[in-house]
Amino acid sequence: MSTFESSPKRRRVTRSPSPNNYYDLDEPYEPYVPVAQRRQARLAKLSSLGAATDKEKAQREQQEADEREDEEREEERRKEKARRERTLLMEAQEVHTRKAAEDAQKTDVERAEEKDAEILAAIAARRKLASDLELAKGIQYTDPLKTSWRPPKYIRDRSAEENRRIRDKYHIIVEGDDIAAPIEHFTDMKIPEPLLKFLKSKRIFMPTPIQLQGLPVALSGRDMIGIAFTGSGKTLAFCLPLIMLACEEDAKLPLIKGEGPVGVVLCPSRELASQTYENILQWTEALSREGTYPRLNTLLCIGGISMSDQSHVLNNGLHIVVATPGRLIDMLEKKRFTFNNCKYVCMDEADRMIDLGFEDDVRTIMSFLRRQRQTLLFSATMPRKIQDFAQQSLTKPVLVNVGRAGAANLDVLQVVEYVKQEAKMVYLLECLQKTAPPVIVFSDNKNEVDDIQEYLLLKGVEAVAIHGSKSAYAQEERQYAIKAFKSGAKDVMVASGVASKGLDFNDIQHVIIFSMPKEIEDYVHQIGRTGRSGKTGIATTFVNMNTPEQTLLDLKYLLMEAGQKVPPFLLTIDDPRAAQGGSLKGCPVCGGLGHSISNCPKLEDTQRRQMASHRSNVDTGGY
Ligand SMILES: Nc1ncnc2c1ncn2[C@@H]1O[C@H](COP(=O)(O)OP(=O)(O)OP(=O)(O)O)[C@@H](O)[C@H]1O
Repeated sequence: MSTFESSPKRRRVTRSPSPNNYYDLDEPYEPYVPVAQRRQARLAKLSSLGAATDKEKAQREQQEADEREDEEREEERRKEKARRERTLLMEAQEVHTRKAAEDAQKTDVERAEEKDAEILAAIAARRKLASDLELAKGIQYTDPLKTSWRPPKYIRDRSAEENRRIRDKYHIIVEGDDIAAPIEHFTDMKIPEPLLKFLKSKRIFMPTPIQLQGLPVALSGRDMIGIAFTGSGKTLAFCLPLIMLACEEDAKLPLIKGEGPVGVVLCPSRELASQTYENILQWTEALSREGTYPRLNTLLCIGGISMSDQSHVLNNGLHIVVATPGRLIDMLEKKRFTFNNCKYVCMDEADRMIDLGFEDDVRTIMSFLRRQRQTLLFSATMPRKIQDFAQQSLTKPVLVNVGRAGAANLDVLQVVEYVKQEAKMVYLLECLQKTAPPVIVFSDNKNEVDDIQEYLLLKGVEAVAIHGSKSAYAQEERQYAIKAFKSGAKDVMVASGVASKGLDFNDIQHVIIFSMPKEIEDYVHQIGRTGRSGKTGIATTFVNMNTPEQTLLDLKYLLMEAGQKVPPFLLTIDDPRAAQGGSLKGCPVCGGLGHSISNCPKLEDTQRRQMASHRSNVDTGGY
């Protein structure tokens, strides 16, 4: 039997204790309470219960009232939100309708200008060129570097008006504050005597316009953007100040192994770097020849050559480095030398360096710099957009501009001929008869370069070819071709534009542009291989149905600007912007005069390259 069965019986006993059962000792004792007392207690309990119920009721009512109020407030909020949303929607609709109405009223020109402004704004948002450390720490140099160089007193005493007259005489345009006075004679520039003698031996007697203004600016330590036409002596304008700076540093405290360089010259191609290196070697050798000035060490740092061949340079103090970006980064990463004391950074063909292709490399190179430096950017072509971008990255820069940036050299006679595609090769032979050698033939297509050379060789013409192929074999071939052509052993050099930019060959008589480059800047550089250092030359360009109309328009305006004969078929090409009554100012991206920024072939090219590099980065997991 379970205990559950017995318990009710026991509880019953407890609840109604019977007088007969009070002997049950299991039950707790419960004292007797008289009935009157019990009634009173019940009454008291009942009255207290009543009071509690009233309180609860009041509380409940209060709670209900609160809830009602909350609901009302929430409802009000919902209504207000709906009202606001309706207003915003209406406003947006109104704006949209207004804009559509305005757009409908806008002319094509206004719409095109707006589009151009949007593209320019996007370009202007580029991060400035500075080292990562400087960008991260927000370091900004406000004052130019100080140098000990001073012009003679009579030049320092010249009035601003006199300086302006000299600049006008040489068509020099300057922008910036406290610009050094132009100096018309090398002897007044405090150039070391052995260098002056050497310049004379090279028949360099008087500074060219870019030199007479650029050299004083650079020697006084200022950041600079130097723009002057092809063949106008820019190389000397940026190399001489570096040589003089290195010389001064070494005289103060000679550099020993592991120290230096004092400065670097960056070039966009190996050939151009080699040429600049050769120039610097000649000048530094001339400088130390008489024993009065120190021997300066220069390193050529380009792809495709063995660096161990120059170990003797690295085993001494290093003064100057001439480099292409890729190999330079490689050497800096391997710590073969550092930029801890680099004070002078110059970029030749600077628009190419900080624009297409090299921008990231230049940023990487900048990140190795540890101190304030003097930065110089030089080119024959420097579209406004690149000038603006460059200005932001320099410290109180001075702009020295001889002629319009991107204008053709006036010493080149430009002839443009309509030649059908299939007739080009035969006509080329005819064209070669126009002048005596040496002649350069340009084509932007690598295969075409080879085809032309082969054809010329078949016809008995002594021709060599260079193009931008990166293999070591191609590099050797290029060096051989350049040497053979420079020495006069070969009469004709067939070249792709990339491989020949900035190259200074002696007395080129004639440049033949077999296929017109899409970008007018390339054309300006290509025809600029002739008509150098004051001599005259001819450039013949073949165009036909395959030449884009916009390129032809750029060409037409360039010929007009240079006062050259414009062939009738070019004259018939109308500028769509003129028909719409739009502005005819040059494209700020490439400097072309025949199109606006939204039709710029260079911009298209940049975007295509960026997309391709993005794709290849993604494909190779390069991010
Ligand atoms: N003051 C001068 N007088 C005469 N010739 C000079 C002078 N300065 C430089 N030259 C010569 O002019 C030629 C062209 O110079 P350089 O190669 O520096 O031109 P550039 O302006 O850099 O041309 P590009 O834009 O095509 O690179 C060189 O052979 C150089 O020796």
